Amino acid sequence: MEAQAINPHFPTTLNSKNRNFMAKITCFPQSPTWVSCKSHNLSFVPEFGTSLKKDLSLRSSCVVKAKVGSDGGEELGEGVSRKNLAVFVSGGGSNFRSIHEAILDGRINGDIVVLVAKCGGANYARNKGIPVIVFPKTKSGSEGLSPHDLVSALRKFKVDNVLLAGFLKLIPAELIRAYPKSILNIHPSLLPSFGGKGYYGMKVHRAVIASGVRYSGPTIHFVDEHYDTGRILAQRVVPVLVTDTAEELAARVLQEEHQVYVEVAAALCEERIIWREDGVPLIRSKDDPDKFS
Ligand SMILES: Nc1nc2c(c(=O)[nH]1)N[C@@H](CN(C=O)c1ccc(C(=O)N[C@@H](CCC(=O)O)C(=O)O)cc1)CN2
Ligand SMILES: NCC(=O)N[C@@H]1O[C@H](COP(=O)([O-])[O-])[C@@H](O)[C@H]1O
Repeated sequence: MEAQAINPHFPTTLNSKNRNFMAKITCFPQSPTWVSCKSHNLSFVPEFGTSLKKDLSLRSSCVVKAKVGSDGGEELGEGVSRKNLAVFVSGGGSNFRSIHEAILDGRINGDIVVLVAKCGGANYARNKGIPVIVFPKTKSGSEGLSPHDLVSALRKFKVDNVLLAGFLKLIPAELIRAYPKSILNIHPSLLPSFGGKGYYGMKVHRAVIASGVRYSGPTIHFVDEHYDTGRILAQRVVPVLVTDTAEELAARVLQEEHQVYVEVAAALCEERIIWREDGVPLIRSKDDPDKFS
């Protein structure tokens, strides 16, 4: 049975941001069905919004998600705005590039509005027209922003979330206060093991191999004032082979990093991250709103 549309609200104009619209309908079928709308060249996937309260009761109404036109517009939840992201890098920036590529092909509902780099490099960003700012100040002091100026700059770019991707300096408390529960970092080991000051890059993988552990993998966590002690949001596991060099392990972990950071960035930009009552952050499944990981 097709869902019945009630008081659908179609925006009269679709601007570059508002490539989606929401129409509240009362879905009769208990399982989502496809609803099409030829007049607006739309295809619907009615979903039941769920509350996260104990009883996980379904709201009486459901929200129709629609992809408008053929420009690959994102499917958004009710009232989810497109997110402005700042990415912080120090090194090669492969995680930055994989996130940007996922944005370009429509898998992340956000935009990288500024790249923050430890040094001026960042040629990829410049080639893609992404503004680059240097933080922290360089030793000579000739380049780079102070923490206060960095926060001001991120506000000017209307940044919603910060993603650290191989950034090797301590994020100042000033920035953490300005962006509570909004800064993520990716670390190349299964935290809390092999994390903290001194644990970065190949040093991490060398320590992992020397320890004899049989598994490693990336961790994505929220950033607090200390290195690698923030709330863990996501992890992926890879085997540590007895013959592994640090470089071979690093390459295996990095491959997983590129996938998991894109998945987490997508969840972040679709507002599918929720906080359990004990303070543990969870990611709500895109396909089943009653499933979390
Ligand atoms: N406030 C926070 N800042 C940062 C965090 C964090 O969790 N909280 N994560 C790091 C990234 N990181 C691990 O994931 C990390 C990076 C660097 C170091 C480290 O020991 N750095 C050296 C300096 C290295 C250099 O300048 O080349 C040091 O501080 O002595 C540890 C962990 C990003 N920032
Ligand atoms: N403790 C921080 C740390 O070691 N981060 C690690 O630096 C590499 C950066 O790669 P990339 O610049 O190619 O994304 C990644 O492996 C990341 O996990």
